[in-house]
Amino acid sequence: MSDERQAPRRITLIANPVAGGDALAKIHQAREALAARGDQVELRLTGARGDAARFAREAKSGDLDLLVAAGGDGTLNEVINGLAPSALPLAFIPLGTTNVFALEAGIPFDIPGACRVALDGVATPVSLGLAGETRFLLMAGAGFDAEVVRRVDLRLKRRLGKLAYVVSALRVFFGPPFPMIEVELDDGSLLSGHTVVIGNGRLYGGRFSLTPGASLTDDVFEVCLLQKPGHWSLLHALLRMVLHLPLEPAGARLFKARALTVRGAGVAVQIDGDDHGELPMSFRVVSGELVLVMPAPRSS
Ligand SMILES: Nc1ncnc2c1ncn2[C@@H]1O[C@H](COP(=O)(O)OP(=O)(O)OP(=O)(O)O)[C@@H](O)[C@H]1O
Repeated sequence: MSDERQAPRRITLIANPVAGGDALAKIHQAREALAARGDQVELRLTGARGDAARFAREAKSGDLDLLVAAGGDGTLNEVINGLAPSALPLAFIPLGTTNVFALEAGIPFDIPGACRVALDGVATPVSLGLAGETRFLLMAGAGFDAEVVRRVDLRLKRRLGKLAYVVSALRVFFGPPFPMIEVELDDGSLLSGHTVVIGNGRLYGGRFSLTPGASLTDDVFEVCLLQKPGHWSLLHALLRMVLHLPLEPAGARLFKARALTVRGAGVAVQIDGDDHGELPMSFRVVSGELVLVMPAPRSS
């Protein structure tokens, strides 16, 4: 946001000191960078799951000009769930393991760069997804990908970062076959498959994209449903994803939807890369509930 006023802005920085392994030094660097122009910065460090959402709820009822979340996509998701619906602009400093939102939005991975975007970026209304009653920004998934998230060893994640997901993916891949799930669209039509990714944003698991037609600024999901059962089809789809090729030849169906219900007993659900229980669950897009600070478009 461009700062045309003389008065110092009131900023709260909610930060996860264990994001990406150890982020404390970077958090203090961010606090200094955010305060460098004389703005008032209050730092709130999370101590456990749930703190970020609580701090965001408290910040919302205060008299702030800007809220900044620093951590991984999990911390961002918590802050959004504490904050929305709100018109208070939310900026983000990526310190996590994968940082899909920062990749999607083009937020720099260095602290000075991310803080510049937080202070000078463009306040942009975005849409959110609802998974049951919980909001998500990037994506929700059920089936193979959510089972990988559910089974990831968190201690291994602290040590190995993204590689912990590869270890989990191999375990799930060589485990029992995945049950089929049923997707009901809002016109009542039914589709079946074994894994579904509901994209509010374009990117997935890094720079990969299962929902290339999704955008954070429109009010519709793009949905990728892997329909063809069997390990070879799944391997085919994963290879095409890694090679940035369209997934339809591997038995995927892509479509747009504003609301859908997914059923499948015991099948895992993830939102924004974190475990979120099991099916059945309803998903829908909501708009007008969140304003994110994005990098200013480059003038050509
Ligand atoms: N002090 C803390 N100790 C342990 N866990 C925490 C702490 N603060 C936050 N958490 C929880 O850790 C989880 C993951 O954090 P976060 O998303 O910031 O980083 P990450 O897991 O390294 O990155 P990513 O989400 O990109 O995988 C969040 O769900 C959050 O609730």
